[in-house]
Amino acid sequence: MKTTPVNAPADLRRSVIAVPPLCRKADLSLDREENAKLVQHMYAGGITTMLYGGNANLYNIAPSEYPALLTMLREISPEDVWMVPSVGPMYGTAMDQAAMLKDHEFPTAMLLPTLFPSKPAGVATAIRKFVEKSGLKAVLYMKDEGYITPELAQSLVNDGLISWIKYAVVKEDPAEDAFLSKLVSLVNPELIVSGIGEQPAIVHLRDFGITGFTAGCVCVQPKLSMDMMHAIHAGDYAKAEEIREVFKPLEDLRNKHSPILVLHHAVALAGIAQTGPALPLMTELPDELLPEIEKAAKELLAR
Ligand SMILES: N[C@@H](CC=O)C(=O)O
Repeated sequence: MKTTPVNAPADLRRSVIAVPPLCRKADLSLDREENAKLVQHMYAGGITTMLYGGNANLYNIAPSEYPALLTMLREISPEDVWMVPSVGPMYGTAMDQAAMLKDHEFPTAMLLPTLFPSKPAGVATAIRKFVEKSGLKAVLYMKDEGYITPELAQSLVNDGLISWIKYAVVKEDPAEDAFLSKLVSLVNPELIVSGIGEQPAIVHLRDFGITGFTAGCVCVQPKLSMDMMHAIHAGDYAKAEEIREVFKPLEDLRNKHSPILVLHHAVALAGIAQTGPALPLMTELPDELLPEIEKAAKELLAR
């Protein structure tokens, strides 16, 4: 596992940042074997950065289970893979996890976002205290405009507390995004990645000059997502656009039913790894939705 400090933008450009689900056994304990299978599937497709966050449902992980998660990620990681765990979203959870991260060698960790109960200035304070306690720079996850302001993000970056920013504010038209325009005017775009999967990635990277992208569907079809990233970086937007279309059917189902849960089922139904039951407060999707997810996942995997 990569243990060296984050070197942006090179580290953010070398791989699509995969955001995988987390496999659990029937008793909800961590399934090391199935998680290792999923990691190997992504790695075989060229992925070398894996961010365990929302799709892994780390919002709901017990702090008592967190050290076992960190150990497992370390142990199942290929030598050259960069594993990024998440903390929070609540302040107290993040502070307890900050102490646990000190026993490991992860170069950075992401604070999961929540709008309730939080205020932008409080989020900035939480990041400062997390960095102070863990000794790690943080990944700032900007998922909603109300979570933290571009000005506060700038102050955190200027104070050397942020390794990179995951920008994931959903807009009907990603090209019309005054909030992102403001952010890139205040913060070096080399530190910012698009955080909403393949669909807005071309626009975010081409029109706003940001650096890389995170994705969930990449866990099913890593090679094509990597091809898309390389096409964008090479300025071959026609090729990138063609590939983006291939991801759309599964992404549309995610948007329709639940991004986290459709991906959770898709990885299992495509036969990549058994993701097992969903950890509460999530729950599995109804059986009647599974055939269309299976079809879309298998078709994407077969591309
Ligand atoms: N939310 C996006 C990227 C991950 O954060 C996805 O799941 O595709």
